[in-house]
Amino acid sequence: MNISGGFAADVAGPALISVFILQAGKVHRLSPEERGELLPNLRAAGWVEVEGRDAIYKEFLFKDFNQAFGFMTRVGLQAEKMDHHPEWFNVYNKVHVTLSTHDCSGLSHRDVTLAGFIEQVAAP
Ligand SMILES: C[C@H](O)[C@H](O)[C@H]1CNC2=NC(N)=NC(=O)C2=N1
Repeated sequence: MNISGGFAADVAGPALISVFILQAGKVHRLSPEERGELLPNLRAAGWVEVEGRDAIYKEFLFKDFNQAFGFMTRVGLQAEKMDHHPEWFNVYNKVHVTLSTHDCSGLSHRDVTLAGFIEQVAAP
């Protein structure tokens, strides 16, 4: 062990440790590897990639406004807890949802997490 921080610093080196510290708590755009792993599940659930923007989009259709607004209420409360808000559009029984992370100008794990929650709420 040395003054620069113990086992991990000895093995990985101070430069790598700095990178971890910089990324801790900071949201990053999904890497190509992460996209390859995560996007197929979202596509299978009906989400599409927005053209000209790093975001995902899905349209939901409900029986009536009550169902649509109930969905928006549940998603909205969860989004507020996550401090991660959807861009959305509602008329009567239609809700169009766009997810993207403004803090990193693109898709992040937060969008994938919120999309997963939305799927649970929308499931019949
Ligand atoms: C200050 C506040 O934490 C940020 O503006 C939050 C709020 N909600 C957000 N929602 C979304 N979708 N992306 C963000 O980057 C984001 N950032």
